[in-house]
Amino acid sequence: MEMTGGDPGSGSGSGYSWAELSSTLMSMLFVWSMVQQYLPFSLNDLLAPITRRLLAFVNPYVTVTIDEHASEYFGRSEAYLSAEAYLGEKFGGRASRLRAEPVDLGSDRVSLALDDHEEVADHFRGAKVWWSKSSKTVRRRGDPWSSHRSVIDEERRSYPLTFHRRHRGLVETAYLPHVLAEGRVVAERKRQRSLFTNGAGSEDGWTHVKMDHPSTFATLAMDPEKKQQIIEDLEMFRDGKEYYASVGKAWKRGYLLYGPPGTGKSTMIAAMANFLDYDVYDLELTAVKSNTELRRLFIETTGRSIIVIEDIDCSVDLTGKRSRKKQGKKLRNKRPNRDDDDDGKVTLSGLLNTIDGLWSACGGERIIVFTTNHKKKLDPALIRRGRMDMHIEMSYCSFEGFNVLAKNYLGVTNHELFGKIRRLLEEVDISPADVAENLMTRSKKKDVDTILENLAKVLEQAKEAALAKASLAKDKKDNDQEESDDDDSIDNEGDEVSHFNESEEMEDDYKKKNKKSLFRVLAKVFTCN
Ligand SMILES: Nc1ncnc2c1ncn2[C@@H]1O[C@H](COP(=O)(O)OP(=O)(O)OP(=O)(O)O)[C@@H](O)[C@H]1O
Ligand SMILES: [Mg+2]
Repeated sequence: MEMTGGDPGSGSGSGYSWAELSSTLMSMLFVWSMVQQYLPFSLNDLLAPITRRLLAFVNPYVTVTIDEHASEYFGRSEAYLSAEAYLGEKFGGRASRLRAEPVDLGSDRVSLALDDHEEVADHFRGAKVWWSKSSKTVRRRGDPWSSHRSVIDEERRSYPLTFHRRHRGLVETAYLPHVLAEGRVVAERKRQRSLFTNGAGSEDGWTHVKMDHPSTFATLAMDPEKKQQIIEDLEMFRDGKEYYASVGKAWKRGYLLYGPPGTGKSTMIAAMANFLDYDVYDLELTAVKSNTELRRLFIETTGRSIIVIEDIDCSVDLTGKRSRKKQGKKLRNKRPNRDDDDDGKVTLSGLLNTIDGLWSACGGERIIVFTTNHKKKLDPALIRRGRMDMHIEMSYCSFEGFNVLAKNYLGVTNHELFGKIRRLLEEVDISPADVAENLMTRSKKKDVDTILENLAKVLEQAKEAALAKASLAKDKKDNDQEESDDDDSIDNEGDEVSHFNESEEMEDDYKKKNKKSLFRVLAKVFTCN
C-alpha cells in the first residue's frame, strides 16, 4: 500500500464545500504547470518539495493505493483481492460500472468488481472515504531468472482510497483492517477450489480447472489410527499460524506418501485437499524444462494450497543413488550443490533449492506432497525431516480398510463372509484399488452376496498363486546359494553389494506389480462369470 496526498474526486467532503476547494486547487495547479515550463530544471528541482508541502497544506486529502501486485514477480496481492471482494460485495448493487468475472473456469457464477476508473464513496464511523479503480500498462522484464531478457507489457490495476487527513488514524487502524477482514470473508465465501496443472501446452505455466474430487477421509480405506494421526497433523498445521510464527518456522509442511500402486496415495491427496479446503497444484516434473522454470512455477503457487509431485522417483533423474552411480564412485559422497544451474533439465539440487526457497520466501500456508512406489530409491536429502516432515506408508488392504470400502461400495457393515475375508486379507497382499474394483457393482441390482463371494474367491486364488510363487522363489534362491558357495572369487565390494540389493529390491517391486496385475486378471475373470 502506498500513501500520498491527493484528490478525493467527486462527492462532498465533511463540513465544507469540496467543489470550491477543488476549483481553487485546479486553478493553482494549472497556473503552476504553466510557470514550471519556463523554469530551469535546477530551479524546478529546488521548488518541488516546497510545492508538495504547499499542495498538502491547501489539499487536506490523503490517498492510499492498494496495488494489484505487491511485487513485480509475485501473484495478485492478498490486500488487493480482499479490497476487490469488499467493494464488489458492498457496491455491486450500487456502482454504475462493474466488471463481471467468472468465479472460476467452467463456473457459471460470476463475481462483480468495480470497473476501471469507477468511483464510490464509503462511510465508516462518521468518516467518508472514496474508492476508485485505476489501471495502467507497465513494461517489465519477463522471467527474472531467465537468461532470455524478454519484455512484457502488463496491465496493472490498483484501488486508490482517498480520505481527509484528519481520518488518517481511523483509516489506518480501523477502516483498512475492517475492509481487509470483510473482504477475506467474502472472498472465502465465493472461492471455488481449483486443480492446477502444468505442461498442458500453456506457455504461462499453470492452467486450472474446478477441483471436484469426491474423496474424503471417511471414504479412505486405511488403518484408522494412522488416519486419525494424519487428520490431527493437518488440523495442527491449518490452525498453527501463531505456533509456526512463535517457533520461527515457515508455515509449510511436507508429506511423503509411499507404498505399492493402488494403495490410495493420490486418493489421500484429494482427501487432504478436501479436508483443508485447499487448492491443488499437480506439478508434472517431466514437463518442466529447467530449474528456472521450476522456480517460477513454485513462486506462482498461492497460499492455502497443496503442491503435489507424483511418482517423484520416475519424474526426473532425481534419485541420488542413480545419478551417483552414473557419475562414478568419485562423486559418491557429493552433496547436491547449489551452483549447478540451468542445463536444460530439472536436477535434484534445483528441486531442493526451489523447495527451500519457497519455504523461506513465500508467505501463506503451503503443503508439499511427494508420492512414490519406491521410497528407498529416493535421495535422503529430498525426504529428510524439514522437507518431508511426515512419511506416510500406504499399504495393502487391511480388514479395517476393507470395512470402509464395503460400506462405501455396498453400503454393508456386516456380513457372514466378513470373517472369511478377514482371514484371507491377513494372508494376502491386495491393494485397496483391487478390492474396490471387485466391490463395484456391474448391474443396477446390487447382489451383495455374489459380490462378496467373488471377492473371497479372488482372495483365495491370490493366496494360492502367492504360495506357488514363494515356493518357486525359494527354489531359485537355494540354487543361487549353491552356485555362489562354489564361487569364492566374488569381490564383495560395497558398491556391488548395494547394486545387488537394489536389483533385488527392483525384482521385489516387479513381483508386486505382477501380483497386482494377477489380481486384476482374476478380478476380471470373476466379475465376468
Ligand atoms: N486407500 C484407499 N481408499 C479408498 N479407495 C482407494 C484406496 N486406494 C485405492 N483406492 C481406489 O483405487 C483407485 C486408485 O487409487 P490411487 O490412484 O489413489 O492409488 P495410488 O496409490 O495413487 O497408485 P499409484 O502408485 O499407481 O499412483 C482410486 O481411484 C480409488 O477408487
Ligand atoms: Mg497415484
